[in-house]
Amino acid sequence: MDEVKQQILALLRENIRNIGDFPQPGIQFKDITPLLQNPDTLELTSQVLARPFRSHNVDYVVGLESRGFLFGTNLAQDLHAGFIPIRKPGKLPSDTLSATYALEYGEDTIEIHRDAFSEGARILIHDDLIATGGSAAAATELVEELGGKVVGYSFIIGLKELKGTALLPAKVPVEILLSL
Ligand SMILES: O=P(O)(O)OC[C@H]1O[C@H](OP(=O)(O)OP(=O)(O)O)[C@H](O)[C@@H]1O
Ligand SMILES: Nc1ncnc2[nH]cnc12
Repeated sequence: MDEVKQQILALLRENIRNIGDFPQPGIQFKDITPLLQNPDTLELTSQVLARPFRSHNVDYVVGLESRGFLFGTNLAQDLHAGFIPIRKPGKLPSDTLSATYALEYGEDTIEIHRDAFSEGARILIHDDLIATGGSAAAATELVEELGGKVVGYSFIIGLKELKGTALLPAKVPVEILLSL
């Protein structure tokens, strides 16, 4: 890795804090609010996220509610792609497709608009963090069921111990800025 990238990653790492026992005992919560608060890391993060996907002809960035929205639209703008939200149940106003999956803490359902993109669209799935990989795998299911092609995954943080990338298709590139 080049020196500039190492310095950027060190800066990002310094602006992510660990909160113990949130939202429940035993969970070490990775809080990215300082990353958003600092104008330098706010600007840098989306640039560094976009870099590996500049030549992937991404049509849409699909961002997962809610923290996947924070950098997702900047990332889409940087790649000159559209942005599509995947939301928690009952939030999207038009006809939706749903998937239910297990979380590091609890269970969740996510939804996407059925008319969000046309068949064959090239999709980059983005979230702030990959833990068990359940959310990203469920997002993949939704995109593929609607005829989209997942061309990459983009996360700011990956929780190494949980090996979430094992749930993602082996041949699709996964970019994780910081493995914690
Ligand atoms: O890899 P996984 O085990 O699926 O976990 C990762 C997901 O969990 C968190 O979201 P959360 O459901 O806490 O919602 P939030 O973004 O609205 O806080 C995080 O932002 C990811 O979306
Ligand atoms: N440990 C963690 N910190 C922040 N977000 C999470 N989502 C799932 N696990 C998480």
